[in-house]
Amino acid sequence: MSISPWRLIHLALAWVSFLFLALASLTGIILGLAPIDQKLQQHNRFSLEDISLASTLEKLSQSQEEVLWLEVDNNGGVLASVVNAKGENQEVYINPLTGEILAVKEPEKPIYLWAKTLHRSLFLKSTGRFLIGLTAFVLFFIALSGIFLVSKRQGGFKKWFKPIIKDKFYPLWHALLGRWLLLPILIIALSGSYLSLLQFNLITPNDAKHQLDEHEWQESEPQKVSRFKIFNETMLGDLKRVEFPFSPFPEDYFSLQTRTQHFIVNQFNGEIISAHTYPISHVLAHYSMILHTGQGSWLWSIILVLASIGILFFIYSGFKIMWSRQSGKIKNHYALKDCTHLILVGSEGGTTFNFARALYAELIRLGKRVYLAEMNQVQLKPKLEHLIIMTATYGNGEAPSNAQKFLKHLQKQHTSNEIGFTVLGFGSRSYPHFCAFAKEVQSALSETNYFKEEMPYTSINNQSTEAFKTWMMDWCDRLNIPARIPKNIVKPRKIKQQQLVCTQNIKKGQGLDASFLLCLKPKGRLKFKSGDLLSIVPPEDQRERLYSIGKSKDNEMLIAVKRHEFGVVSNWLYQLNINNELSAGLVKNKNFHLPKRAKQVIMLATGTGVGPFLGMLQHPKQQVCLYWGGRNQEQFSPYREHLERAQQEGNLSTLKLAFSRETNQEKSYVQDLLIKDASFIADALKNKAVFMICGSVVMQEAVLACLNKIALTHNQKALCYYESRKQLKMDCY
Ligand SMILES: Cc1cc2nc3c(=O)[nH]c(=O)nc-3n(C[C@H](O)[C@H](O)[C@H](O)COP(=O)(O)O)c2cc1C
Repeated sequence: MSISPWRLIHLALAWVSFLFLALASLTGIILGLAPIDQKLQQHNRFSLEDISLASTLEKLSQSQEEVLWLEVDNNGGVLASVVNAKGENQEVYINPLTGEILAVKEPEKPIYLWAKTLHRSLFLKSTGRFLIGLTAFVLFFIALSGIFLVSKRQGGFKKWFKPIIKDKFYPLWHALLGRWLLLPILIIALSGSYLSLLQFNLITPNDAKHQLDEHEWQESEPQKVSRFKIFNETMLGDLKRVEFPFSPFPEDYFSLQTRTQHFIVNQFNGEIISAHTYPISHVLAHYSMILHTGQGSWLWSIILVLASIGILFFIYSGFKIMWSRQSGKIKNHYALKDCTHLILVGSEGGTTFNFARALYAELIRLGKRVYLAEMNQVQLKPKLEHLIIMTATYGNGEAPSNAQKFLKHLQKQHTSNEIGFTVLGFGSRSYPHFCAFAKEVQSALSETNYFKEEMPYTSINNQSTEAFKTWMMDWCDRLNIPARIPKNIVKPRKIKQQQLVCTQNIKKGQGLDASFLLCLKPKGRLKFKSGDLLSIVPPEDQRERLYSIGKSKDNEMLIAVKRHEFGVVSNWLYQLNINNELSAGLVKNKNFHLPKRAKQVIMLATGTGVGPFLGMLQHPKQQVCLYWGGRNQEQFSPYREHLERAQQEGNLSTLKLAFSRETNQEKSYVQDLLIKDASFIADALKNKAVFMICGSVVMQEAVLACLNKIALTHNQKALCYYESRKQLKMDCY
């Protein structure tokens, strides 16, 4: 499957380095805990900005025989090497205000030592250090390419923190966590690379040498250290380390390191013999260490630990995503030149291939010469008669990467015979440019004289298998292909099963296509809302059916179902009697819950699409109007009682019905009702009303076109304007 350059870089680098990255992250998690551990030891609870070095040294020298050095560690602990009255040398944490010893410095815990060696060199000395350094470098480019991929997914850097539209678990969380963790990971990678370059002396922090004049070594009357001007001016908050002279000879001196400078100080009178400011490489080395280890800030340590856990998750989820894309690999039975049917697929995430393979398998079963390929590989051979394009849309209404060159390549293709074509768009209505690329392909093919449309352009929302099956059977019918409905296009999800008891089954019609209303009561405690979905997978075919549910006052599920002559589940549900039980899974569908803030809601439904609205009408906080379309009064009858009651209780202000097959009545559809009420609808759009659409995709297309027309004529705004303001909610199938 062809792949965009950024994704290729991201993937290739992750492939070559994932083992080292996993090791470095695991040990990074352990090491990231060390600064938090140290912070908990409470040696560092003093306000070092207000304590001078002179006062601490004075207090310390009163309680200790000798001081060899004193330093402030990265966690703010004041550490000194002292010789006590018994002549023992110890490294101790001290109270900088009193000079009192707080604790003897413990040797580093073995787990941290082990993790540090593994993290730095994999126990392989310089070879390991080189590999780890290289891994940090590679991580930098993985993070960088990740930043480009997330920004592309979001439609630009500016939309970085815009909500991420629902996707499958791994791609969704890969992008979601990536948004938050890519920056810390970039910092980890950069600081790690810099530290490695230092280790291999590829960067040398060229510390300037002190210029020491002979005459500065003159011995003078010794003064008390606490009187030294430089020690009085240096606060512990700015101190790194002070080393005491080895001997009382004049050529020995105090070495004082602050955060920015290094001083050589005369041991008798405290005068500065030499001073120099650290070069930038030294400062970078210092900050790289702090940023890479989290020393000194437990908050940053926590971020580092989270980023390391994140890297492990990215490795796992990245491979999961790659695996699902790989499953888009194509195996053809015939050579392209011998085929009469060509299925071209545009896909980024691999799911469109599942649908294409279902069609391919059925055509092969029926003995057709069919070839399946990616859109970028378009080639029109002389025997070709039918071209089927199945494509997703990505980014901001753009082509998936394996279809980006399709239109350009198509221009170079010529054929003498006429080819029938059909375009099937896969997309999501959550994006403003629904199936935009498929539509672009449709118009490009329509404009070419040697292509002839075999079936009108169709779009599929949210990978609906039901909509795909309808399209496929329709296309096969038109071409007189006796196809069977495909099974197992996508693997059924594993959803926790709930036991439900049938409390009512309202059947008004008797026909094989009658609609009915089921009331199901969960046996245990189950939280759900009107608009959520019930997933039923019958043992016969393992294919999931989703039903939109309403929630009644008594916490029961209301499900409107249409019987299908050969429908396994619909016929089984139809014969359910009171107290019969069934098990089904609950799928949350947040995008189709009743909006809390809207003052007015316009509900538009056909047939069984009214199901979730029956629940929403139990206690709405806003004014609600319902437009319903169906064949005839009989089809409406299971819902009549509920809706009339809602009207009487004041929960439904307007109910308008359209019948398409009622005897003695003119055909009428939901969109006809909308046209009649055009100015009311236009005002509702203007007044921020939310429109909720539930029912067939055919109705959805027609209703959206109608709403767009009303919006343009009355409000001079396209429907997408209101869509981007979240005034449209849809659940169609
Ligand atoms: C990052 C991203 C951007 C998308 N952009 C659009 C879009 O602009 N228009 C649209 O209709 N669908 C969009 N979709 C939805 C996909 O086209 C849809 O889920 C499709 O079924 C994915 O098929 P695939 O897995 O074969 O790539 C987008 C999905 C993602 C993850």
